[in-house]
Amino acid sequence: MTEKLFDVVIIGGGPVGENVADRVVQGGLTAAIVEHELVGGECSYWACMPTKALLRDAAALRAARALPAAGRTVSGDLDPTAVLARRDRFAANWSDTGQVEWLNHAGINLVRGHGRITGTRTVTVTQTDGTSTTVQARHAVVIATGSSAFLPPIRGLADAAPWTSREAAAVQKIPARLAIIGGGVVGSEMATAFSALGAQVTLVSQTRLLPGVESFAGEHVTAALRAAGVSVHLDVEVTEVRGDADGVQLTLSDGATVEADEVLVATGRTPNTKDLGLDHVGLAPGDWLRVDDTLAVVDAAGDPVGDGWLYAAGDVNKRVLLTHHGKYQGRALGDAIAVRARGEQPDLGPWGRHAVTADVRAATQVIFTDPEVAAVGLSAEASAAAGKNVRIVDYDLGAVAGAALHADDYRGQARMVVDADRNVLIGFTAVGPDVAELLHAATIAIAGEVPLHRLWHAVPAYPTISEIWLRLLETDRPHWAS
Ligand SMILES: Cc1cc2nc3c(=O)[nH]c(=O)nc-3n(C[C@H](O)[C@H](O)[C@H](O)COP(=O)(O)OP(=O)(O)OC[C@H]3O[C@@H](n4cnc5c(N)ncnc54)[C@H](O)[C@@H]3O)c2cc1C
Ligand SMILES: NC(=O)c1ccc[n+]([C@@H]2O[C@H](COP(=O)([O-])OP(=O)(O)OC[C@H]3O[C@@H](n4cnc5c(N)ncnc54)[C@H](O)[C@@H]3O)[C@@H](O)[C@H]2O)c1
Repeated sequence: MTEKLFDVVIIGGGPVGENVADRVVQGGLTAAIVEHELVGGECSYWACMPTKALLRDAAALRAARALPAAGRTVSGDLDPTAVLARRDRFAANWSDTGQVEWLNHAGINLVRGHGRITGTRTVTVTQTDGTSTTVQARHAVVIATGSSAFLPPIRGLADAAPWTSREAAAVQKIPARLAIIGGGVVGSEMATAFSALGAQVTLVSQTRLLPGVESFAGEHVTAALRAAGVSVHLDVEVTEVRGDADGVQLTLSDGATVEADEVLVATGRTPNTKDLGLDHVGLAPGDWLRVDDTLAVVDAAGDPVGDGWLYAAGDVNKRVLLTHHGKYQGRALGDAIAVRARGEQPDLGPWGRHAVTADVRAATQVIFTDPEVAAVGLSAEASAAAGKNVRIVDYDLGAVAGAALHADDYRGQARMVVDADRNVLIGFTAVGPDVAELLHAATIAIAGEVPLHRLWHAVPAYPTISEIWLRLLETDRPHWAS
């Protein structure tokens, strides 16, 4: 068995592991990434990039069709072959050559194989030929192994060869009929994409659509999916799935049945911790990893494992299951590990240089459905659950001149959630065509804790959709203008 020694060992070479490694190397340490599949992880090959490539052509087509003259110049349907070919490029044809070159360039070592913790600061990596390498860390081991699709225990489902998000993202032939179980982010985005690519889509959700964001956002997306011909069943469970050579049949709790060629399961994620050697550090295999504010892995009592040498970042710690937040954790953690290795203390106070405050106070997400949803910070529901004293300010996006100009019959809504005690923004959600780029203004206002009376001086250009800020602030002005 070969033995290797590095300052930091990272298990998992997804976007988060790459960022941790990059920052510790920039901090003057040596780092090794252990990866058993493709360097770049889920996001690059089966999640963010390929799914957004599946959605993008349809979004451009809708934008053109929302204008009378431009709409007349586009005719016919999307060519799925061309869409899939562009998707292939964005998935780098499922080759990690480019990402491995980046690791080399960044001075990061790669150890291919499956990593398991086998002792204090020790990871054993097993290669496909059965040989193994022991990789020892001087300072820290970081778990960045991500998550996989969760398959709910629905009768018959596992035997019906269901698709997960991986099969949907890497699809080679658009099925004539697609059934989707789950009305969260994956279910809603894939219903948008496959419907636009010509499939007859049926979506079954046990809740309202997009339960993680403001309810008005899910209502706009539900209406648009139905208008596009998607059959949307809300507040209904799938009780049984049967598969045979002709396709699949779903039985629903309201007695209805759904026939399809393929069934996509989009019911959340499960952590990649089953075969990670967690028993060597007294943790249960298969569980999400609990971390403290420094991203150190903690046990059931909340105490760091060992003397605090084990960290977890990205999906696997369940803080925010999004690439950009995992990468943010990776940057903060990588810098903190380098600072500690120099014998200094990291800056971990709220909004400190090594803290991940935005995970809790300013988590951002764009959902690339038709229409788009952009959200940051707390929703009205979440702020009520947290016992905050808030004001909820709503405005019809379609009534903003820039939006009306952007597309005929523009429909959308925006909401700001204001901390009524401090008169600062703590949440923002918008739904409507092309709202994604509105989000960063809200994110800056929340992270900067900009008082509303000062935000009022950020004058949005006329006639842009950003004038929603003028409208929201003017609506709320009686509460803070003296
Ligand atoms: C369909 C879909 C679409 C998405 N779209 C978006 C989006 O648009 N924007 C967004 O921000 N987020 C999106 N996400 C979420 C995003 O994909 C994840 O948040 C992100 O991939 C998490 O990164 P990670 O590095 O923590 O984990 P991963 O990307 O899962 O990477 C973990 C890596 O660890 C490796 N690994 C696991 N166990 C071991 C082991 N024992 N030994 C060695 N290697 C191991 C895996 O092979 C993998 O390469 C989407 C998710 C899905 C499912
Ligand atoms: N644009 C983006 O940022 C983007 C896109 C896709 C995925 N993601 C991330 O990937 C992760 C996974 O997405 P997801 O959509 O799988 O999870 P999710 O948590 O967004 O939604 C899962 C849905 O499945 C439902 N569900 C759970 N068990 C069920 C059952 N037995 N039967 C029917 N429905 C059931 C839940 O009620 C929920 O609505 C999310 O955290 C998401 O943020 C992000």
